[in-house]
Amino acid sequence: MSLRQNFLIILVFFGMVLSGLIYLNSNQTRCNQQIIEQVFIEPKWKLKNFGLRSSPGIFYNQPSALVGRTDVASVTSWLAPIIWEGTFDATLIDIIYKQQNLTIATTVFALGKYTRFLKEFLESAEQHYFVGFRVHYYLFTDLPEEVPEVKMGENHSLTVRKVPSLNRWQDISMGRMEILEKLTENELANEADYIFCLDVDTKFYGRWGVETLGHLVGVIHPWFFNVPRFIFTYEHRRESQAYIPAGEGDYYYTGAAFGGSLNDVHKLTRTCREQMNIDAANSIEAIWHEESHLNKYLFYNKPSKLLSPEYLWRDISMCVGQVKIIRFSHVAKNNAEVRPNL
Ligand SMILES: CC(=O)N[C@H]1[C@@H](OP(=O)(O)OP(=O)(O)OC[C@H]2O[C@@H](n3ccc(=O)[nH]c3=O)[C@H](O)[C@@H]2O)O[C@H](CO)[C@H](O)[C@@H]1O
Ligand SMILES: [Mn+2]
Repeated sequence: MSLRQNFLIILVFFGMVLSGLIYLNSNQTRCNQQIIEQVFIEPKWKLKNFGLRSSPGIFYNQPSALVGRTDVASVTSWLAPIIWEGTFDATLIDIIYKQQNLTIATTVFALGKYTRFLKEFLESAEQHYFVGFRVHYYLFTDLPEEVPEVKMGENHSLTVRKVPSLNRWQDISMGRMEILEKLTENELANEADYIFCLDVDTKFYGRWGVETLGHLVGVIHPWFFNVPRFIFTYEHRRESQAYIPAGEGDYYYTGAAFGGSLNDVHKLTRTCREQMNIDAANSIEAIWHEESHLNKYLFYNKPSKLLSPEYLWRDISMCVGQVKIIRFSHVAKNNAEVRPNL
């Protein structure tokens, strides 16, 4: 082998070693970058997980593995609890959740003549809704001057936000999704742990407390808890994004009350808003507006907790055997008189 050949072989060898080192080094840099990214990404939503801690010296009835409600289902087929009177111990559950120092944001919209419902809604909420826990109501209205003075209980506060008036009640009802999407993404992300979004033409008559908290919470509609699913008023036109095929579906959920963690409610409201925008671009409006989109969402994203119709009844004057206590109910209203359009 000539000197020149030897030199070439040595050169090729060094070349290989050098490119190997460069490859390793670039790979290491990539790994480092990944690790750095992981370390610096901040969780966007408040995530508390204290478990369900109890305290010594609390006395309550023995929980039973055998005895419970037999006239209603208290768990879904995907193992989410369905909350009825008799399925929880209010004293125990309050003690457990007291330790978590929670804030529950609650939104309510009152535009146009619906401001007349505010007084009873807020006054009754102050008697029954998360009493003893931190609650921050966000009230959206086009008429802030008509918001009544209601004395807030300890750790309860109210923020009023002005929103533009709209001519169609359907747009007011559907428009809530976009406002909630923004609220849950921006300012509330680090302020509250859970959120509930409630209709205003309602009144509280009984306890609504921490038994309702969960990642994604749907309320079974008071007209449809005891009927086969072909009766559910889902959107059945394929052209709408809210479409659910005939013969499918779990429960029919009300649009008048839903909630969960900030993260989950943000995803829900964002999806419903996006789907409603697509429908609008295709000149179609789902049969029950955002309620149809909510039902589609909760069909494919199963709620982690369901509230029985005790948590949204039709009208206090009607009764049904399984509903042992009416906690929250729609009030009777004359739609033609209160809505801006038919
Ligand atoms: C029992 C139930 O499931 N109720 C739902 C149902 O009828 P509802 O008859 O309960 O609808 P609604 O008239 O109460 O409107 C929904 C909400 O929009 C707000 N609003 C509406 C009109 C107005 O002029 N000003 C105003 O502030 C207000 O917060 C009201 O509670 O269908 C609606 C959409 O189709 C919503 O899904 C409701 O939650
Ligand atoms: Mn309503």
